[in-house]
Amino acid sequence: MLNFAANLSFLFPTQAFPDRFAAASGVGFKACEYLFPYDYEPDEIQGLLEKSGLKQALFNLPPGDWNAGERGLAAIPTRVQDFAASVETALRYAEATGCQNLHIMAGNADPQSTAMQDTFLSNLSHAAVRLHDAGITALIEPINPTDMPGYFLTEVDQALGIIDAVAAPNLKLQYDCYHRAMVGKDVIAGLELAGDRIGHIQIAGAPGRNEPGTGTLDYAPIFMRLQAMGYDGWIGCEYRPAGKTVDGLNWQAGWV
Ligand SMILES: O=C(O)C(=O)[C@@H](O)CO
Ligand SMILES: [Mg+2]
Repeated sequence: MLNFAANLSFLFPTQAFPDRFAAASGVGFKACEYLFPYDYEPDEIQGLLEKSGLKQALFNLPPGDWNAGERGLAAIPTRVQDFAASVETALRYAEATGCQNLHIMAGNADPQSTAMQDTFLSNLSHAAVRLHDAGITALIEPINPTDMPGYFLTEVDQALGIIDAVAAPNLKLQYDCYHRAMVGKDVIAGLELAGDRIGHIQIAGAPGRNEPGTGTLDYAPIFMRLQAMGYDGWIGCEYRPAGKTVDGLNWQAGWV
């Protein structure tokens, strides 16, 4: 059995964000994730979770000024104080919602720059220590450069090197199968390489980022491999429904 979480930033796009919680639970999801909760107070989000019966699987730290193009702060040398503040903000929301996974976005930065690498390592160490006492896992995610040009972290090997260098027990990989496929790498080989350093998984069809199984990426062997690995964490459904969200959920048959 696999545990799928509805990504409410992507699914049910025609509904207002607060209504998406009930919509997801109404079609059988037990948990949700989304990019950012920060337009709402922590207790409002907690109320939506309680009312819908969903668990909170994951969300991201505040990313800086998203509309101005920022995509996280963790590798940006001039934003160290802002990064530390973003950890505290996310912690407040995570504690209110019982969320045990937080995605830390690196930002748009040159992966060859020593200053940016050092900043990323020291910010991740700081965040991991700060989140550890609350029982929260910090996650980093390679994102493909077609969807997010200029983003610091693009490859699974690069992320694993960083996780090993920081060596914090609660720093793990957010393995997004879609991004792995979009950089032309084998998804199952990446799962095997990362092994128990994986803390969270996300899925979408590739290359269109629609329902799993659309496009060229076959999810049956990926799901079988996850079952064989004994992966029992959340799998975030981070895809853009091709039509109505409910009409496209049949890919789950046999896996839940
Ligand atoms: O885009 C993705 O993939 C994510 O998981 C987001 O959290 C980052 O934009
Ligand atoms: Mg993702």
